[in-house]
Amino acid sequence: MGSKEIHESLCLVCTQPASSRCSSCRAASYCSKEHQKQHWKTHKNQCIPYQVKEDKKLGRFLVASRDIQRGDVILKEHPLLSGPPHSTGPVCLGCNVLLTSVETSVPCPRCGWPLCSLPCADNPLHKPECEWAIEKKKDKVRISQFATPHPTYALITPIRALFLKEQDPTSWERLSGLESHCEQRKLDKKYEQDRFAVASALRRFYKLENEFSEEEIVRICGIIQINGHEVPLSEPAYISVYWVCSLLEHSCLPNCSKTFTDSGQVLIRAAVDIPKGSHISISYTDPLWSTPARRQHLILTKYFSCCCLRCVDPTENGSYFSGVRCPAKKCGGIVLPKCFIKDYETYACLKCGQKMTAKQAAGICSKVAQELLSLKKGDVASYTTALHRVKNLVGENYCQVVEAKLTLAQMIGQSTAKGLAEVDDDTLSMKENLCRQLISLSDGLFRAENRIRGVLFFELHAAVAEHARRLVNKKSSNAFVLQAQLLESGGYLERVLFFLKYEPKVLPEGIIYDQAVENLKDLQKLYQTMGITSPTT
Ligand SMILES: C[S@@+](CC[C@H](N)C(=O)[O-])C[C@H]1O[C@@H](n2cnc3c(N)ncnc32)[C@H](O)[C@@H]1O
Repeated sequence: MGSKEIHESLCLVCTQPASSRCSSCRAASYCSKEHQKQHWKTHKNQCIPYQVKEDKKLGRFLVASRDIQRGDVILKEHPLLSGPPHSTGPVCLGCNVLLTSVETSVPCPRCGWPLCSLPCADNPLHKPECEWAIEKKKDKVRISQFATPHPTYALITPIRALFLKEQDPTSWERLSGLESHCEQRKLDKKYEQDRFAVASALRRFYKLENEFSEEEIVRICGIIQINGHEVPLSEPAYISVYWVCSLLEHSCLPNCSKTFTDSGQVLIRAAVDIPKGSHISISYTDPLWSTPARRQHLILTKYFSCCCLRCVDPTENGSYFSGVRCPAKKCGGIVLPKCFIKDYETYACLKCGQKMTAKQAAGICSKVAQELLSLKKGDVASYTTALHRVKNLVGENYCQVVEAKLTLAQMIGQSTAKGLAEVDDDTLSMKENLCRQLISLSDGLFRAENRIRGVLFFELHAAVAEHARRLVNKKSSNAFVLQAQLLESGGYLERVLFFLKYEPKVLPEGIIYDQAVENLKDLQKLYQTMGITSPTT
C-alpha cells in the first residue's frame, strides 16, 4: 500500500483507521461520526467541489474542482432574498399562501398588509415591508381587492432587496454583484415597464425618493428576473435569489438537478458523474418543452441563445422530441430543420426530403397541443384514443405526446377506487410499458429531472408488484418468475429513494419518497418470508 492510500484511510482527527468519508467532497476521512462533526468547523471551508471561472460568452460559471460522483450534493444554500413573483394576486407575506378575500385574511396589526393569520406578522420574511410601512410610509397599507394579479405585490420582492442595503450589507453586496442585463432589458421594454410599474411606484408608495434612484431599483428588478428561482413550496410558488447558485450556467441537458428543502434552501445535486474541470450546469427552462420553445424562453427571459448539446442536435439524441410527422402519403418520416439555431425556417423530412416551413410545422404542433391539452385528467380511455389519433401528426416521443404519456402512466390505477387491483391486464401492461419507455427516454433527454424519474420508477414498481400479485393468484404460477418480479419491484423502489431523497415533504414527490420507504420495508419482509435473498438485505 502506497503512502497516499495510508493517508487517505486515516481519520483526520485522531489518525486511527477511517471508516467513512465526507459525503460532499469525499476527500476527508473519519473514524467516526463524532470526529467528523468535531472536524466540520475546519473542514467546511475546504469542502467545496466547485470553482468560479469567467469567460466572455458565459460571464461567471462554475466548474468541478474535483471528480464529482452522480448523486453527490454540490451546493445547498439559503436564499439572499425571497418574495412573491412579479405578477400575483394578494398572498400572505409571511408564508406565501394565496389570500382570496378580506374575510379569509387578517391585516398585520403593525402595517396593515393582509396575512393568512396573526402569527405570520412575526415571520422575519415580512419585516422589510412592515418596518418601512411604519418608518417611511408612515401609514398602514390597505388592500381591498383580492383579484389576480394585484399590482402592489410586484413591489414586495424589490423592497426586500432594498432593505438589505440598510440591514444586511454583506447580502446586499452579494445580491448587487449578480447579473442584471440592464442593457438588453432596455431594448425589449422590460426596463421601461419596471421603471414605471415598480421603481416609480415603489418610490412614491414607500416614500423612498431620497434613498433609492429609479435606476437602482430597476437594476434590482433585472437581478431578480435573471437570477430568480421559482420555489414551488407554496401555491402560488414564490421567488428566491441565491448567491452561488446564481452563477450556475444553463444547459438543456444539464449535469445537475435542482430541488428545494422544506426550509427553502436550494439543493444542487450531480445527475451524472462530473469529471474535474467540467462545467457544472442546471436547466433554467423546462426540459420537457420542444427546442424552439426552450430557446425562445431563454432568449426572452435570460437574454442568450442556447447552444448546448441538445439544442445543436435537431434530433435531440435521436428522440425526435421536437419533430413533426411528414405529411407525404405513406412516408411516416419525421420532419425537422437542419439546425434549430441557424437554419430553422425550413424543415425537411429525414426520410423523403419533403420540405415545409417552420410556420407549417408550428401549425401541426398547435393542433396536437389543442388535442392533448383539452383532455380530462383521469379519463384513461380518452387519453389512449387521443394519443393514437395524433400518431400521424407527430412522432412517439414528440414533447407533448411525452407529457400526455407521463400523465397517463400515473393516471392508470389512480382513477380507480381499488387502485391497480381493479385495472385489467392490458391496461396494467400499458402502464408498465409507458413507464419503461419514458424512463429510457429520460436517460438521454431529461436525466436531471429527479422528480419525474423518481415518480416513473415508483409507478413502474407498482405495476410490476401488481403483476407479481396476479401471478400468485394464477394456478400456473412459477416461483422463479414471481421471485424475479418481486426483486425487480424492490430494485425500482431503491431507484425511487435515490431520485427523491432530497424532495421536500410538502411536495407530492416527498410523500412518494415516504411511501417508497414503507413499500420497500414491506417487500423486504416478504423476501424474508419467502426465503428470497435480496441484494440489499
Ligand atoms: C443566472 S446568470 C448566471 C451567472 C452569470 N454568468 C454571471 O456572470 O453572473 C444567467 C446569465 O448567464 C449567462 N448564461 C448562463 N448560461 C448560459 C449559456 N448556456 N450560454 C450563454 N450564456 C449563458 C446569460 O447571460 C444569462 O442571462
